[in-house]
Parts: sequence; structure tokens; C-alpha cells
Amino acid sequence: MHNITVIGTGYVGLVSGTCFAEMGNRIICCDVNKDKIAMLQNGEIPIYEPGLKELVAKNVAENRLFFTSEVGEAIEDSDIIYIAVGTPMAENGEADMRYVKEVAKTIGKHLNTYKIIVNKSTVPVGTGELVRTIVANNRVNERIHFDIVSNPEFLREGSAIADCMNMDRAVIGATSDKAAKVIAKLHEPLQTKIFITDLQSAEMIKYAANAFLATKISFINAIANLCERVGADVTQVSEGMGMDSRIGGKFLQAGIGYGGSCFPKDTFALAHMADQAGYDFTLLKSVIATNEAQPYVMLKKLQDLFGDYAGRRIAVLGLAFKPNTDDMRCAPSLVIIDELVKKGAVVQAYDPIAIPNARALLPAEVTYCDSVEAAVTDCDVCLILTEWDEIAGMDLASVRKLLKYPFLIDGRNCFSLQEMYEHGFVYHSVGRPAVLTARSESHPVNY
Ligand SMILES: NC(=O)c1ccc[n+]([C@@H]2O[C@H](COP(=O)([O-])OP(=O)(O)OC[C@H]3O[C@@H](n4cnc5c(N)ncnc54)[C@H](O)[C@@H]3O)[C@@H](O)[C@H]2O)c1
Ligand SMILES: O=c1ccn([C@@H]2O[C@H](COP(=O)(O)OP(=O)(O)O[C@H]3O[C@H](CO)[C@@H](O)[C@H](O)[C@H]3O)[C@@H](O)[C@H]2O)c(=O)[nH]1
Repeated sequence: MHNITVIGTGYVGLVSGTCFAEMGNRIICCDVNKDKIAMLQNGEIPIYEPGLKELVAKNVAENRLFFTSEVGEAIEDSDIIYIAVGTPMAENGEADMRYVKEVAKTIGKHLNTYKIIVNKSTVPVGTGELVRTIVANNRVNERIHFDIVSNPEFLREGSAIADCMNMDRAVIGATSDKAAKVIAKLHEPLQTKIFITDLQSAEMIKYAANAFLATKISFINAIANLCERVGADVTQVSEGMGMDSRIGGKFLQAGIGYGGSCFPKDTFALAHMADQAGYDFTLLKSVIATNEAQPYVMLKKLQDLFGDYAGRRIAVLGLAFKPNTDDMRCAPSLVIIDELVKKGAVVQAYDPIAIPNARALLPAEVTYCDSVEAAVTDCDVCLILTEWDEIAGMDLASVRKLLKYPFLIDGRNCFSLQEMYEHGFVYHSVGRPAVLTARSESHPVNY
């Protein structure tokens, strides 16, 4: 059993802190955001993550999980300090390190006993050493020692608890063998692979992993764009490619581009890190450019259907950057809906969970609906932006009846071409042949 303080109660701090508690440790989760802490102390969870509310409640009830906004006291109370604050994208693309630096200062000021300071935030190579310097410069008593460890987080939103409790590996970067062993032992209950390395390599592993996954997505999106031009089906191509164990089938789903709080900012941060180091990372820059263009591929299909779509009523199903989350950070829906509204379309949007977060980010003209059916009613066309189960499983016959025209543009390849043909849709998806029903074979037509 360890006494651990986790600083920052965003996705990562809250989920990993709760999972450490579930593994039998005493965890204090702290944050400078007093409203967040008040919510957590009341049993409310500030984010939507399946299973998290129940797991937090269980560990609070069993006296292993505590919440406080007294960050200094929380630091003094523990022997392991996890940093899990945000590292958002700064205007020039680099990682904004202000929160990490601020936390390092606070840790220094409250360093009352030997502590292992572990960085879980995604940070540029060299941050471990930067934190070491800031802590050392701010400590009151120079005889109190500390160690720095990098232990990056690989959870995904929407499946965060399962990802934490069944992680593929724990990456531990350290200069001290003793500290590395303590953090390795902490992961023992998970029976996972432990990869111990140096600080700098651990920091790089996190960026390299995210950039590689982003590369797979941009690659398959580029292949999808080509499939559309030459008459191949990208879902077949992914399946056939993925059967090669050297390639693997995961992260080869073509769509409208990757979004979320990590891939966009981390690919930019890595490209910036490369620039700073004098290396022009053109491969990664192309990954980013391909991703930024991908939402416009969908908009082009809409334009091909209607020409000018000013005044068209458009149903948008799914707003979150992926299913099972209410996170709207860098969601492709932001780009697509902005463009629709700019061009004068009337947008009726539905998402099972993300509407409250979406309201703050989308144009005021958007109408929010409380069901798929309400969103598609009387619309000229329906766009699918997030493959929620509810959306991928919607009743196609009733959607077809409620729409004014049988047009569906699917950014997530939710339906088979055969079923769309049978339901009488004109169906455009990603990297697959268009479905033109018997009634619309003269398409494109003026509706
Ligand atoms: N979100 C994910 O799925 C995910 C997964 C893996 C890694 N990461 C990385 O983990 C880090 C955290 O991500 P997140 O999404 O949880 O961030 P977040 O922005 O949602 O949360 C960060 C929290 O830190 C708090 N904070 C900021 N300064 C503080 C301070 N001085 N003292 C105490 N608390 C402070 C903020 O109030 C906020 O609640 C980032 O580096 C991110 O790249 C995120
Ligand atoms: O084949 C795929 C897989 C994903 N996506 C998109 O990619 C984005 C990111 O998806 P995902 O990776 O599942 O979600 P995140 O929660 O952003 O998780 C990523 O970012 C986290 C933060 O760094 C890491 O911890 C995780 O390992 C990494 O998967 C989403 O917009 C998805 O729609 C695709 O378009 N095609």
C-alpha cells in the first residue's frame, strides 16, 4: 500500500487515481479547480466516462480515495506524487508547460520528506529534468531528496478504466533504480509488462506512440480517398492489410479524421519538438495535413449532392470526437458544423451525451434535438459524424421516412452498402462506392 497524491483531476488524474485506489493504495486526488473538487466531494463526476462514477463511489466508501483543493497539504501527506495536469497546445503548436511548471514549484515548496515525483502528463523530452530543477530550486530544505520518474498514460477516453486496469504495458523512465522499482511494484497487481528505461526515452515513447497511431489513421484515410477514385472498398483493404501481423488491424478505420484531446495536440507538439531540434519531420507534418483535410472530404460530398447548400436542412448525428465520451476537444464535428453554418445550412444536431459541451463550442444557430428521429425530421440530408451504438443501430426504415430526401453521408462507415441499397438510400460513406438507389440512378440530381 502506498500513499499517493495525484495532482490534477482531469481525465487522467481522476481515472488513474481511482484505479490506483482500486489496486489497494491510499490516494489523494487534488486540483486547484475548487468547483471540480466540490463536485467530486459530492459524489458527482465532472466528466462522462463509463463506469467511473461507480468506481469512484466504491473507493471513496472504502476510505482509499480522497479529494481536496489543498494541493500543498496533499503533497506533504504522500510519498509518491503523480503530476497529471494538462499540457494543452500553445498557439505555435508546442506543448504549453505552464501547469507542469506551476505544479513543480508547488511540490518544491511542500517537499517535507523524500518523495518520488512521477510525471503522467504527456510532456516534451527534457521535462523530467526541468521538473527536477524547479523542485530543487523551490525546496526549503536542501537536505530533503527526491527522485523524478516518467510514467506516461496510454488510456483512451470512453474505455479509460478498462485501459488502466488491463494496460498493455507500464513505461517507467527514471534515473534512479530505487525509484523505478517502487513505481514498477505499484503496477504489480495489474500483472502487466513493465518497461523500465531512461527518463528521456519514456517521455518520447508517449509522443511516438500517439504519432504512430495518428499516422495509421491518416494513412488509411488517404487510402480511402484513393479507393473512392479507383473503385475499391477501404473496409476490405483495412481488413486484408490488418491480417498481416506486422501491420495489425487496429486503428485502420477510415473516417473524418482523428480528433480528441490528444492526437491533434501531441502530433503538433512532436513536430514542434523536431523543429526545435533541427529535424524537419515531414512525415508527421503530412499526417497532420491529411487529418486537417479529411473533414472537407465529407463536405465535398455534400456539395456534390446539392451544389450550394445554403438553406438546406441538415441532420448531424454525433458530435463527440468518438463514441462513449462527452469530450468535444478537437472533434471533427466542430470544423464540419462551422462550415455548414457559414455556408447558410440549417443544422439539427443530436448526440447522446455531448450536447452540453457542444453548445459552448458550436455556432449559436445550431438546433439541438433530443433524439435521432427529431434530428432527421424534414431534413434534406443526414450526416453521421460519431459512430455511437445508438446511431450505428438506428432504425433505417424510420429515418428514411422522416428525412425529406433519402440522402445519408456517413463519416464513420456505420452501415453495409447492401442494407442502404435495400432501404432506398443514396448513401455516401468513406472510401467505399456510393450507393445510388433505383430511384436516383440519374444522380447527381436537383432535389
Ligand atoms: N485525456 C486523455 O485521454 C489522456 C490520456 C493520456 C494522457 N493524457 C495526458 O495527460 C495530461 C492530463 O490530461 P487531461 O485530459 O486529464 O487534462 P485536463 O485538462 O482535463 O485536466 C487537468 C487538470 O489539472 C488541473 N490543474 C491545472 N493546474 C493545476 C495545479 N497547479 N495544481 C493542481 N491542479 C491543476 C486542472 O484544473 C484540471 O482539472 C495531459 O498531458 C494529456 O496530454 C491525456
Ligand atoms: O481507426 C481509427 C481509430 C481512431 N480514430 C479516431 O482517432 C481519434 C482518437 O481515438 P482514440 O485513440 O480511440 O481515443 P483517445 O481517447 O484520444 O486516445 C488516444 O490518445 C490518448 C491520449 O494521449 C492515448 O492515451 C491513447 O492511447 C490514444 O489512443 C478519434 O477521433 C477516433 O474517431 C479513427 O478515425 N480511426
